Amino acid sequence: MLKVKELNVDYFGNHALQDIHIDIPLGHSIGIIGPNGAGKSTFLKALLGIIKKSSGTILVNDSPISQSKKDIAYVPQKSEVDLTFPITVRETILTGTYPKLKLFRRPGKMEKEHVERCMDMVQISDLADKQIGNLSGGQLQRVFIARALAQQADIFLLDEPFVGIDLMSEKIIVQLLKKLKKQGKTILVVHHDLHEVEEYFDKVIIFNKKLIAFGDITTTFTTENIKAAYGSSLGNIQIKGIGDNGHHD
Ligand SMILES: Nc1ncnc2c1ncn2[C@@H]1O[C@H](COP(=O)(O)OP(=O)(O)OP(=O)(O)O)[C@@H](O)[C@H]1O
Repeated sequence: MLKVKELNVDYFGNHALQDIHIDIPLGHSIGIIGPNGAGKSTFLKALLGIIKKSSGTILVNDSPISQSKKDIAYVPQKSEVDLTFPITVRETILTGTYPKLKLFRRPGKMEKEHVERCMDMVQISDLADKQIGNLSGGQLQRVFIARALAQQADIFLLDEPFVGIDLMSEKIIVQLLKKLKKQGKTILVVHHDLHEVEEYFDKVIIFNKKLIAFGDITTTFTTENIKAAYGSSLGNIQIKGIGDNGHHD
């Protein structure tokens, strides 16, 4: 279980997340949705411990999440990565193996072979020697996913992985996430396109600074909850598979 208790995050006195209390069972694929500025990225960063919480406790199987750092892989938004850094695809993915290396060890044959397998899983082996600045959006996202795979993590946190990528890359990533879930991994994905939520995830977290709802897609991804989070910013959008009564068609 991933337990988040009384989580508050403020940026210069402005609440980004308020009193979040949520118990997330492990082994699920979970979409995190909410309007712009709802605190979705902040939530992932709080889990990772890369931003300062105002208050709160985050536990993985009843131990502080800081003890599970090596087992948590993070795929940031593309805008947060310095693409001018001179590094190839293969080298980037190899850095995914670093958290689990013993002290003062360099990646060896085993890690290097694993990197080749990770590239193969997202079909980027032919790009291995390219600089990361020379890739398309979809190729780049597959590199980040391969880097996360290289870490052999149990929990995957992905921030908007489908933004600005081609259809083929999206399909490859979706299939891979489904496979990881079948292997018992926990996957949390910040996602902004409401139409794909039902297809991609089995649970959903709906935020708007506060937690609006969390649970199975069938009971939680309802018009009522979505309207509670998005308010008028939702406009007249129709959610596929969900009727006006807030229940699935
Ligand atoms: N480093 C920061 N400094 C100050 N304010 C920040 C910082 N990062 C985020 N915020 C603010 O905190 C709030 C939540 O931001 P966050 O990026 O977590 O939202 P989000 O739901 O991921 O939004 P989006 O869908 O637009 O990416 C927003 O009001 C944002 O402007």
